[in-house]
Amino acid sequence: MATSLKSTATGFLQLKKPQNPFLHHSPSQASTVSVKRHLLTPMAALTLTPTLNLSQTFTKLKNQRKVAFIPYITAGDPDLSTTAQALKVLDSSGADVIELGVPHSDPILDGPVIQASATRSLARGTNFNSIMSMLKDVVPQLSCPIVLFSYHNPIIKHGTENFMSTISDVGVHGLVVPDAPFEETKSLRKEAVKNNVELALLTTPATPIDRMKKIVEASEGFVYLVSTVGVTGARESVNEQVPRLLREIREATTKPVAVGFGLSKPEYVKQVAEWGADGVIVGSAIVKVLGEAKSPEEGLKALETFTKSFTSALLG
Ligand SMILES: O=P(O)(O)OC[C@@H](O)[C@@H](O)c1c[nH]c2ccccc12
Repeated sequence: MATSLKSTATGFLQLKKPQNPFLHHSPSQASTVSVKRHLLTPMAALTLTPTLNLSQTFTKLKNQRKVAFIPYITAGDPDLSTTAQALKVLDSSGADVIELGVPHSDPILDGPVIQASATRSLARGTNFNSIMSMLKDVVPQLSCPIVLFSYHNPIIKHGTENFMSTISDVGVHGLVVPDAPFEETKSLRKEAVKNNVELALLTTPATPIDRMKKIVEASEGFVYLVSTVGVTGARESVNEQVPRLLREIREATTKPVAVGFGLSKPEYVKQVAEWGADGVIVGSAIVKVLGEAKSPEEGLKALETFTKSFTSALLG
């Protein structure tokens, strides 16, 4: 991954060297050199990319005793320029990591809200390349890392190697591929490591314990605990098995755990945070607010208010 720059309080920029993917650095261990901002070319000064990857973000939040708020949106819904603005709105409204979905024509794990958002996006002609050029432009303007979400088939079609180096080049820090069975994640993991992309793996209430242990062992960045079986979308309550599932994962790993699926209300994320999750992921509820608004402008306004209702629930 390209060397990235970060502003410091002292007006210096920190140049962070690309990291050895086999070592888990904490942010304070990252090797940095300070450079005066005026010594940089105008181009370099413009590319202030977020420097913390997923693990580092979770470490930072843990030290601050905070739970990561991770909103999900579908790229290109209703169009890519709105997505670009939505990423900035989410970033400035308190998102700690943003999960950005690549729309797919056959989103088998998604409920009606995210299915409809993928349909809207594809109808506007969104494709992988257009998402990448939007990200290339926007990622340097964000302070939080992006975890890309994609079904497995488009990655295979693209070529795993090529896919991974492309997302890394535009500054994506992590990847979630929900329908890749654990056994098939081997080549994804290999290419992810090569390109400094953290591949977060998923475990569900239906995952047998032995398999869950292998999954958490191989997961990078965080472990995605799917709170309930079925497809994405709002639920009437949070599955009460979540505390037990969290306990079982904690016994197997010290990696951060983010819980997602069905967390459609601020009180649900608060509950999951109280149960001890390191992060909460909210998709359908956010996608609905943004995608079903009368206009993109109204959607972005509503997105800001809605996001803040979740981030303040996590603080309170
Ligand atoms: O939409 P929900 O129920 O809030 O769930 C999170 C989710 O949207 C996001 O992580 C996601 C979108 N599509 C998925 C498919 C599988 C697993 C996870 C996802």
